[in-house]
Amino acid sequence: MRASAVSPETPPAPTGPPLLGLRALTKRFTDPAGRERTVVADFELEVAPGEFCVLIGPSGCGKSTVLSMVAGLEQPSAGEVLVDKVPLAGTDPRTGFVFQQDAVFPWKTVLANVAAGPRFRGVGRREAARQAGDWITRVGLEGFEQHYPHQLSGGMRKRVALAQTFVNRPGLLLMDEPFSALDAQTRQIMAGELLALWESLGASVLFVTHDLEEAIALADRVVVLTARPAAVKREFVIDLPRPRAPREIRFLPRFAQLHEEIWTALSDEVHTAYAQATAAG
Ligand SMILES: Nc1ncnc2c1ncn2[C@@H]1O[C@H](COP(=O)(O)OP(=O)(O)OP(=O)(O)O)[C@@H](O)[C@H]1O
Repeated sequence: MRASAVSPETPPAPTGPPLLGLRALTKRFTDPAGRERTVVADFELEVAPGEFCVLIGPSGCGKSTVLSMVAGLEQPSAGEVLVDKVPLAGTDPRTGFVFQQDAVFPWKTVLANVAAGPRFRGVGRREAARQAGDWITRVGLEGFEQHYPHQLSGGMRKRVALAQTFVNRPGLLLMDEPFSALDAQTRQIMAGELLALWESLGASVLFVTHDLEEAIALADRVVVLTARPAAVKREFVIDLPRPRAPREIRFLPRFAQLHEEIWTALSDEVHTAYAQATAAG
């Protein structure tokens, strides 16, 4: 029989959600006055395969900068990002993103928007449309395939963004305040829908927010960051049962307890960040 084309040295194709490691991750920027400012300092974090990890920190502390480095969109000044123990170089095809701003193409229909990822990866038109149709149904947008983004509500556009990301079956999902532009009720509904999708698909998640209730409702672990420069201050394991309904879980006594514990750690940093902003202004 013919020997396999894969040599023993060839690493096996990655399967399942990856282990994410951030090692002494540091980012410095030069401000308009030419001064160098450290925005992220010696950031250390490990996200287990399939874990839902939420970063919370005060406004302007450097959360988005951490996520941009994990996405491979921003180069670290020092330290490294490891995906399954391999240093990240550029963007990783296993990574999916959902950001605050809608990333939908306004000139494409819902179907074409969701099919864009598979098409880009070389999937044939018919198969891409089938996969897209499947995810459009899963996010509750059946019947809206031929609509354009401007014909949808903010929550519906967010569902398109989720379908657009999940259709690529990302092993690592990076989310930067994805629901912050939505009203409070839609936000809770979307959080529940995100959890259901994640629970059915499995992915390692790094989710950034400054909303503590959202953080606790979603996470396996909440990581509190310091005011700028961002570093890990404390971590809290969220031992609430799954599957979770974010709208209902808030009424559990354990939720209130966790909220108080985490807020105690977070509030000092919020005050420091406020003082920084006032001094800068
Ligand atoms: N490309 C850049 N050049 C210079 N400074 C930058 C750049 N990107 C971010 N910064 C600065 O880094 C700091 C952290 O920004 P970042 O967006 O990471 O914070 P954040 O915690 O995500 O904020 P928010 O919660 O308000 O979204 C800010 O002071 C910002 O002005």
